[in-house]
Amino acid sequence: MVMSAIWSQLGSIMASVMFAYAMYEQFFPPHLRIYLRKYTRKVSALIYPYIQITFLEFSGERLKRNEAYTAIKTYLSATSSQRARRLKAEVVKDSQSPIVLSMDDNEEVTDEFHGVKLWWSASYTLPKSQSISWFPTSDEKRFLTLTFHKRHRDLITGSYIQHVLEQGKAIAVQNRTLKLYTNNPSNDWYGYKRTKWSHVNFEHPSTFGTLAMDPKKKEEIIEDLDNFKNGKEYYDKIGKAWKRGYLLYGPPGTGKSSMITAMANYMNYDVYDLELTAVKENTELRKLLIETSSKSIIVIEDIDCSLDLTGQRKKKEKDKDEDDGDGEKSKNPIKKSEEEEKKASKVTLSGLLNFIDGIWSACGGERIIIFTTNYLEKLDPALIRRGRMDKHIEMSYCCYEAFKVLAKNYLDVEYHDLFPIIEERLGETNMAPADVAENLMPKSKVKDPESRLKSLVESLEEAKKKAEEEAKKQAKESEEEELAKDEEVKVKANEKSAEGVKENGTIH
Ligand SMILES: Nc1ncnc2c1ncn2[C@@H]1O[C@H](COP(=O)(O)OP(=O)(O)OP(=O)(O)O)[C@@H](O)[C@H]1O
Repeated sequence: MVMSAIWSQLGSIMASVMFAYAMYEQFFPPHLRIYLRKYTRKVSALIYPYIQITFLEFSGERLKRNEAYTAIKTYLSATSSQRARRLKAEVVKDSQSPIVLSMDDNEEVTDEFHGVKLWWSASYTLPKSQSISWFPTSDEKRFLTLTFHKRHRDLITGSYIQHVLEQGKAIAVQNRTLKLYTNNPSNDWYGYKRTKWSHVNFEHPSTFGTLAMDPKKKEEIIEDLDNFKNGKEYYDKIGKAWKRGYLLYGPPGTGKSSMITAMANYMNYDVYDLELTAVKENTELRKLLIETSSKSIIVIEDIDCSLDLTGQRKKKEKDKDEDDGDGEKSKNPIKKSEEEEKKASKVTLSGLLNFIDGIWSACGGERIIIFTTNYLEKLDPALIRRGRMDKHIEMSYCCYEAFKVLAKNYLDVEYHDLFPIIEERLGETNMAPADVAENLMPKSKVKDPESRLKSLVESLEEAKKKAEEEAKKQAKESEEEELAKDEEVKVKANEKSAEGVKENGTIH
C-alpha cells in the first residue's frame, strides 16, 4: 500500500475514534471531559503527525471547475509524470501536445520543496449508484490529496501551495494554443449564442526572427516586452495598472500586423482584434474589455479609419453642445434617419481613452494594447500621448539591415555580390518590406536566389525612376500652382486699384 494511503487509513481510524468519543462525551463527568479531550488530541497527533489537504475537481457549484485542482494537475503532470509509474493519457482541449500525461487514479508521487518531502495522490470517490455507465457519473468526485508532516505546516500552506499554483498556471499558459478573438456585433451578445468574442486558434508563423527591421530597434522592443512581462512587482510598486500601450505607425506593408503576431508569439498571449466599427457605444466597449483575459494583446488596427476620433469628432461634439445649449439646432431638418442613427457607432474619444486607461482597464492586468495607423498625424494627440500609448514604434520602409533578414529567411543567403548595389538602391528609394519580400518569393521563371535578387534590383530601379518622375510631376504642379496664385494676386490687386480710381472719380 502506498505511503499516503497508509496515513490516510490511520487518519480515518482516528477520525472514527474522535467521532465515537464526541457521541458519548455527554456520559462522562464534566471535569473528566476536559482531560479526555486534551489527551485524545495529543495521542491522535502523536500517532498521526501528518496533515492532509484535499483539492476537489469541482468546488462550490457542481459545474464550476476548481482552478486550483487544474493548476495542481498541470504542475504534477509536468514535474512528476517521469516519476509516477502508472500514468493516464488524455487529449486536453487547447493544449499544444496531442496527448497530456498525468498520474493515474490512486497513484502517488513525491515532491520536494526546500528540502521538505511531501506526497501527492490522485483519487476519486465511487458513485453511490451502482448502475453501470460508460461515462463518469455526477456522483464521481475526483480529488488530489497533499500529505505532509505537521511541522512543515507554515512552509506548505504559506509558500509551497502558492508555488505549485503559480507553476501550474505558467505551464498551462506555455502549453496552450493561442487564440485569436474578434468581437461579435452586440445583437449576438444575447440569446443562445451569448458570446461577445468569437475565436479561432492563432497559428501565425511570424516571429521576431522572421520580422525584417533594424536589429537594434528589434532588440529594444524585445527588451521592452521582457520588462513588461516580468514587471508585475514594479507596476505594483509604482501604482500603475499592469498594462502597456504600443502605437505602430508607418506606411502600408511595413510589417505592422507582422509585428503584432511576432509579439503575440513571443509573449505567448492571446490576441483580441477589436473591430471598433462594430461597437455601438462606450458601455459596450467596457463590457468587451471586461471579457478579455489577462495575458492578452488587444489590437485596434487602422485606428484612424475605425472611428472618427480625429479633429472631426471634436467638431461634432462642439455642434452637439451648441444643440444642447440653445435647442434651436435640434430642429435641424437634415437629420439622419433613425436606422442610420441606430447603426452608427457612438463610441467617443473619451470612451476610448477610458477603455485604455480608465479604472476599467485595470481589471485582470497583464494586457498589451496596440493601435496601428498609416497616418500618425491624423490621430488626436490625447489618444496617443505617452502613458496611454507608452511606446511609439515606427515601421519604416525597408533598410539594408531589414533586407538582410529577408534575404536570410527567403533565400537562405547571408551575402551575395548583388548586396552592395541593393544597399545603394534601398538608400535611394522607399520600398516597403512587403514589396521587397514579394520580389524574393520564388516564381515560375525566377527560382534561384541570384535571379530573385536581380529581380529585386530591377524593381528597386523601377521604383526609383517612378519616384523621380513623381517628384518632377509634383514639382511642376506646385510651380504651376504658385504661378496661378501669383496671377490671382496680381489680378485682384489690379481690380482693387481700378475700384479705388472709380470711387475717387479721378480721371487722368
Ligand atoms: N517588416 C517585415 N518583415 C517581414 N515581412 C514583412 C514585413 N513587412 C511586411 N512583410 C510581409 O508583407 C506582408 C504584409 O505585411 P503586414 O500586413 O505586416 O504590413 P502592414 O504594415 O500591417 O500593412 P497594412 O498597413 O497595409 O495593414 C506580411 O505578410 C509579410 O509577409
